[in-house]
Amino acid sequence: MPAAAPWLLYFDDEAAPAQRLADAAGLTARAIERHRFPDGEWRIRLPLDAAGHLPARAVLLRSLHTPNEKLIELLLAARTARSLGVQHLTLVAPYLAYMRQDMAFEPGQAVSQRIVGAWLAELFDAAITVDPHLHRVATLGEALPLAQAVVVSAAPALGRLAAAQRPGCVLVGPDGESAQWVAQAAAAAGLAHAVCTKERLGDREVRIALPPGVAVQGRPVVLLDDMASTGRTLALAARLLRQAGATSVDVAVTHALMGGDAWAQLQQSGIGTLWSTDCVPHGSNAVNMAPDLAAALRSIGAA
Ligand SMILES: O=P(O)(O)OC[C@H]1O[C@H](OP(=O)(O)OP(=O)(O)O)[C@H](O)[C@@H]1O
Repeated sequence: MPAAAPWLLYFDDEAAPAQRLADAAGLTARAIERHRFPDGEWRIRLPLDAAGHLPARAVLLRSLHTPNEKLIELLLAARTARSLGVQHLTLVAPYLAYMRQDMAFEPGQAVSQRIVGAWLAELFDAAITVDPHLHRVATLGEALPLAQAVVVSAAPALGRLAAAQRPGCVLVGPDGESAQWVAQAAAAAGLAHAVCTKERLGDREVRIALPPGVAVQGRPVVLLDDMASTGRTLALAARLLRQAGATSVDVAVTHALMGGDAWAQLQQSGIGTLWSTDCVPHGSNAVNMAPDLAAALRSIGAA
């Protein structure tokens, strides 16, 4: 009997991105139902085939912005999938949470990246994510110790978007870590690029310096980064670029986390348009990552 085709499992609040990925990867999308008990706990229910099982291979889609409850959902879903016959389980987490705390900055702090990464590695056989924030860690496999830990980058697509929307723009990254994404985006789109330096002083406070001699006078600039969270990094960078003579400053990010007053911060700093990928659902979504995620699934034999 031929092996059943893999399923794409998704939680019932993510039907639209799941269908996009299923279509791109040629998978059958099946929803995991969630029920919220009065005390706040979740009950989840996995879909089953006619014989009451799941296929031997499955993909579980969950973007891990606002992660705390989702990590519990993943635990319940992954363990249950195993008990129902899944032997190979791939996590597709377009946004991978808890990667920014990659060291103990003060004695006693949890190194969340390693702890959450190790926990996910116990639940899944393979994982795919987009532009994870690893900073002091060289590879995703160090943070998420799986034989198959695949990074997809949105940078080329964001670069092409910037070139189409703001022809002749300069791509600028706000800090050292963004250099990798800015370089990829600039190469893909044939744009000039530059990278600032940044010092983080607190959750909502950063210090940024433009690169010496940056040539933005009289030119449009597109700031490019992995994420906008409070928006403070991009807002400060935008102010400095306008002071340096940029004719316009727009923003392209992989992950539009956009918490609290982030949009107001961006607007007050003179930023025109925010473009983002659909890794995190947001009104700024302009890039569909499903084709790239599907290619990554195929590259590891998960689709
Ligand atoms: O919108 P915001 O609240 O400013 O956050 C977004 C910024 O934070 C992250 O870098 P971070 O400063 O955490 O880099 P680090 O790894 O050097 O701490 C990220 O790469 C953005 O640049």
